[in-house]
This record gives sequence, structure tokens and C-alpha cells, in this order.
Amino acid sequence: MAHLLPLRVFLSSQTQETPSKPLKLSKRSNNHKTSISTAKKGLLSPSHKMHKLNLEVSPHRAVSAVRLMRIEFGGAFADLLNEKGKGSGDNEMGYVERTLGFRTRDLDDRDLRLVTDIVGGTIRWRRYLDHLIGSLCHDESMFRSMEPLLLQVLRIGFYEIVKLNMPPYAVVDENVKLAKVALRPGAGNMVNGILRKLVLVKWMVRRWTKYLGQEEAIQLMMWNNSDPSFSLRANAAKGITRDDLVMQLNSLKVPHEVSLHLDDFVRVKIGLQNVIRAGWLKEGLCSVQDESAGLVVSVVDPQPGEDIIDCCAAPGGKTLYMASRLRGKGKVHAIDINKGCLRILKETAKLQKVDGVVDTIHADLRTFAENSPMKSGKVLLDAPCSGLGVLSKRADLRWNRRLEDMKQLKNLQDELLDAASTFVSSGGVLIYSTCSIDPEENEDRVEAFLVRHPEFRIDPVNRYVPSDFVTKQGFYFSDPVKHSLDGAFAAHLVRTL
Ligand SMILES: C[S@@+](CC[C@H](N)C(=O)[O-])C[C@H]1O[C@@H](n2cnc3c(N)ncnc32)[C@H](O)[C@@H]1O
Repeated sequence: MAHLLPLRVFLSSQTQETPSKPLKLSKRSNNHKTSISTAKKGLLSPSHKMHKLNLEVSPHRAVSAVRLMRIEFGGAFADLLNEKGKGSGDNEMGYVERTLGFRTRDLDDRDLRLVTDIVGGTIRWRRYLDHLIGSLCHDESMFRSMEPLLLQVLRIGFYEIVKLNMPPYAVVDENVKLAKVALRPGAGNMVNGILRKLVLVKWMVRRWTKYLGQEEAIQLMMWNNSDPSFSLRANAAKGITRDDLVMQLNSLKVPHEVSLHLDDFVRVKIGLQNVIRAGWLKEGLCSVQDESAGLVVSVVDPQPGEDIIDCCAAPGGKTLYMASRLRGKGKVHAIDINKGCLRILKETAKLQKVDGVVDTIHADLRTFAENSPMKSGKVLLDAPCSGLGVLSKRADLRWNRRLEDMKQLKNLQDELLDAASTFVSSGGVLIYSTCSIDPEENEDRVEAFLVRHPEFRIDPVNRYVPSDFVTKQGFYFSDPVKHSLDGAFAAHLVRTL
């Protein structure tokens, strides 16, 4: 990724040659040239006289960037990590000037501590930081072709925000300044764009690293950035089998794999547009549904003749699959607060020929449950959630979700769980599911629910899904990294009284 461009500069730095032409444009240098008179506060030693002094750029960032370049390209590893400034100040500024085209004020003790921390930390976390940076670039080529100094500035900014928890907008401003002065205005704009994206997703990254560890967090980020694959479900209610679907995909020359976990599903990596053009979706012969969602329906295990209450049903992916598994006998009562999405559900049910076994109820589950005498042996609550398990398909969520949303969502999930539980008859089951991979929306919600409702207990899902998807606690969990599917969670809770 980082290339050889600055080698000349570093070799000259390492050998202490007379400063060669710096790596910058003279226009930029002129803008920031400051005479020694600006150093009257005693920050500069006499040897700095007549050099270009920039008092805007933070010294610890300029020095860190240059040390990182020397380490990466000059092999100066051990010395530089230990260089504590004792007698090295002049040398250090010499390197900075030869590389960046300007000096900063000398480093004070705090700056020196920061340099040591940032340089050491950036090296230790480089793989992680680079994945993060790469994941926030437009595309891989942007990252791969990034000039080395720009990449160092970004690594510093990322490390300061993610690992040192420094005030993010100050970090953005300071590193933008450095990139502008040391490279050019366009480089500053690039740093600005990428670091601002990081500010938006920082909380997610920290959370994943906390829950999954560094390696798995990296893999999850890679998954979230990869091209999503889609699954198609053959619609049995219209007499379509998976074999029919496979034949159709073959005739359209769409590469596919049959699902290893669900009889009705086929996975399509590319060519979904061809299927759409062929009109199969419009005719209701199949639907786009991730296998991770299909496996939640397996946890519900709908059987012909059953009455199932689907508490948060719209837009209806799981309702419709459950309905098709009823084989024309029984009912799915689909409740949702969103009238528009419920209307879509109703129309799709008609299209897919399962409208005979679906009825829709437009209501806020919380008030509806207080006044309804409805009871059932199977109740599904597919709760509103952060959607952190489906970021490969819903990239928009990355920029729109806030940490503050999590608290609100958890409260709502608790309220909806309490409401849904009132529908469950004695001996019946409540299935709680999300498309999140966040334990606070999954395991923690179930744990809190069981404290409030000791009349429920966890029934392990081994009977319903392959063992690979069963957690130690007996929950269903689809892990994007492990299963190459969207993230999803489900708990099967039995009412004992
Ligand atoms: C994750 S989505 C459900 C997805 C759906 N089960 C499917 O498979 O297509 C959550 C749904 O909860 C609904 N919802 C949110 N708050 C609600 C409430 N208080 N009462 C009823 N539905 C609610 C939203 O309108 C949204 O459709």
C-alpha cells in the first residue's frame, strides 16, 4: 500500500546529509514560512534560525508522521521508538524539515510522551488501523494508491480517535492542517472526509473491538465492506420448489449455490438483476430473503394448523415465510405500527398466495397487548433493532446509527418483549429475534426479560437449526464472519405457567 516515493528523503535523513529539497511544494512552504522572530517565546534554539517555522501544525503530529515514515522506509525502528528527545531535538526537527519542508516549535515533555505513544501504538495497531482506513475509503484502489505520508497522517488521526479517545473534531482539524501544509490542500480534504466518517462510526468500531477482539472486529469490518450476497426463497405456496428455482437460475446463467441450511433457499452472489428482470419476484414465485432470517423462521418452526402471532411483522419477510410453511392451514396474525409497510405486507401476501393464512393488525404492540385477549402457543417478536448485523447490505445504517439510539432501542425492546409475552399461552413459546450482532440487544435483553418474567425459561434451539448456529446459552446466532450470512439472533423462550 505505501510506496517508495519518500525513500530519497528518508535515506538523506538517515545519513544526515545536507538537507535535500523537501517533499513539498514551494507554494505551500511559503505560505507557512515564519521568521525566527516568531520564536521569541524561547521555544527555539539558535540553530533553528532562518528555518521555515510553522506554529500552526501540532509538533507531536508532525514529528510522529516523520518518525513513522523513517521507521517504515528507513528501517530506523528501535532507535526511533526509544528516542526521547534528549539531545535529539535538533536532529528531530532536521528530519521534520527535510521531510515536510518546515519546522515546528520544539517538543515539550507532553509532546514527547504523545509522540512515543502515537508512534508505538500506531505501529502495534497498524493492521487494524489500515483496515479501518480502508473500510472508510471510497474503494480499495483509493487506499492502495494512497501516498505514504498521507497514510501516516490518517493512521495518526485514527489512532488518536479510536485508541487515545482524544476529542474527535480537534483531531480532525489538526490532522487536516498537517496534511494541507505537508502535502497540499486536496490531501487535507481527503483527511477531513475520511476522519469525519470515522467520527460517525467510532462507537461501532470500539464496540466490536470490545466484544469480538481486534482480529474478529477486523474481519467483521471486511465482511461489512464486501459485496453482499443475496438469497432467494422459492415460494412453495405458488408451487415453486427449489429445483424449479435452480433451473430458472441456470437458464438465466446466474451463478448460485443451494443453501446448506434451508430447503427452499438458493444463494446468489452476482446476477440478481437478471432474476429481477425475469419477473420472478414481481410474480411472487420467489422472494429475496437472507438465510439468517430464514433460520429465525426455523426457530419458530411453523406447523400447518398453528396460530402464530407475529408482533413486529412489517414489511413481512418472516410473516410470509411462516405463512408458506403453514401449507394453507392456520394463521399468522401480523401486527405492526407502520401502516404503509403493513399494506405492502398484505399486497405481497396476495401476490405470494398466502393471504388466506395472514391477517394484519395495525397497532402499537404495547397498547394493543394491554387490551387484547389474544393468546397463542407461538409468538414471534422480531424486534426493531440497530441492524448492526446487516451492514453489508445496509451501508446507510453505518452513517445514520448513533450510540444514543442504542439506549432507546433497548428500552423499546424491553417494552415490546413485555407486551409480546402477554400473548403467550401456558406452555407456549415466545421467540425473540433481531438482526443485530450486539449482545446488548440480544443476550442482555433476554437476561433482563427473564429477571422480570421468571415464568419463562430458555429452551435451547438445537432442534431447530444446525448446531453450528447454536450458542453456549442455547440461542440461535448467525455470525457474519463465521457463517458468511447476515448477523441475526433468536431466543426460544417457553412459558412454564
Ligand atoms: C425488524 S422490523 C421487523 C421485520 C419483519 N419481521 C420482517 O421479517 O420483515 C421491526 C418492525 O417493528 C415495528 N415496530 C416498531 N415499534 C413498534 C410498536 N411499538 N408496535 C408494533 N410494531 C412496532 C416497525 O414498524 C418494524 O416494521
